[in-house]
Amino acid sequence: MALVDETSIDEAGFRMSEATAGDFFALLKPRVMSLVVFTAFVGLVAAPVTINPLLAVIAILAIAIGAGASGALNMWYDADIDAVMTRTATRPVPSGRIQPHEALTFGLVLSALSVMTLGVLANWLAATLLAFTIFFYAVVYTMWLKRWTPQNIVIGGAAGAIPPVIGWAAVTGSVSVESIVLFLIIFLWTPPHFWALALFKSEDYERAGIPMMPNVAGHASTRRQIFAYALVLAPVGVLPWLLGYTTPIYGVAAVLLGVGFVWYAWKVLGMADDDRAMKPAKALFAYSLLYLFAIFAAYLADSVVERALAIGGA
Ligand code: HEM
Ligand SMILES: CC(C)=CCC/C(C)=C/CC/C(C)=C/COP(=O)(O)OP(=O)(O)O
Repeated sequence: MALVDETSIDEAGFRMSEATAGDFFALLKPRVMSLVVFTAFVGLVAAPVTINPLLAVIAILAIAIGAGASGALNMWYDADIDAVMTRTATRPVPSGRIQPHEALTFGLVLSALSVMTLGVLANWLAATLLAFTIFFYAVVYTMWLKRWTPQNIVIGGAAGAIPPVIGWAAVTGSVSVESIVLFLIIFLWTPPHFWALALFKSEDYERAGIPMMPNVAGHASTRRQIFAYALVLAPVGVLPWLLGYTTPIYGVAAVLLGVGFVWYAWKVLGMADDDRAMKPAKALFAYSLLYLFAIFAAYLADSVVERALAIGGA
């Protein structure tokens, strides 16, 4: 068998890579997906039902596999643009460690496995939502919106916002206003989260020819839009308390986190046009990750405490 770089040709003429397990793990975008799975977990635990622990573990595992599968499909399709961006050039497919057909097969098999597992062991509403989310990210966002419109992540962000709704549906078999409020928080959080990064990576996107907001509307307009989203996100983050879903403890945490978000976005708004270091944009990107983790952690803690008090008082 003749070796071609790090690959070999099998009988069917396909190039097979000599990728490591770590390369396949990287296809799942594990760091990003960890937060996706955490938000799904919070949706699942916050649902007002008695949860079978085994079902909960299986549901979270299925959502994690589905989320990872969508990451693999994204990396399969985006290999051409990932290859020309400094942030993504060393990913397994553009660097040649994994062949495109392997990434595609891996993504499709894991997608089917995750949806079937959730459908058979939890319910088909949750499974349909998971299938829709994978489709929305891998097809609607990746194959269509991303290369077409600067509103790509505003619309595509809906996919990243659905996981708490899936978690909730997995244990209740339904969608509720409460889970839709969690969806809204992530939906409004996504544009400032991503545009902060797109500001200091705009040369990458320029080179790849991707119409991200800073490249199309300019940095000043993107900074204003980031600030506008922050102003809407902060009060929406407090909504679960205002609607009576949580105790004031979550409410106070959400207010403080929201004020922080507006503060960091304000700093971005004030950035000079010739600011090359873009420290405020980098700080907002880092804070956005802390914000989403912390607000969902507060929601989780709140619902666990409320549940414990209800049991204690019963
Ligand atoms: C369309 C929506 C989104 C876009 C376009 C986007 C884009 C990005 C990009 C380009 C990065 C840098 C990744 C890298 O280091 O290579 C990133 C990082 C990250 N994103 Fe997002 N994101 C989106 C939604 C989300 C959602 C919904 C979550 C979780 C709920 C999330 C969580 C994260 C995390 C945890 C990181 C940091 C990863 C690390 O440590 O490197 N993102 N995002
Ligand atoms: C349950 C389930 C299926 C969840 C999927 C959640 C989801 C849609 C997450 C999106 C997160 C993300 C990394 C977007 C990156 O955009 P990009 O692909 O443009 O970023 P890149 O340049 O880093 O590839």
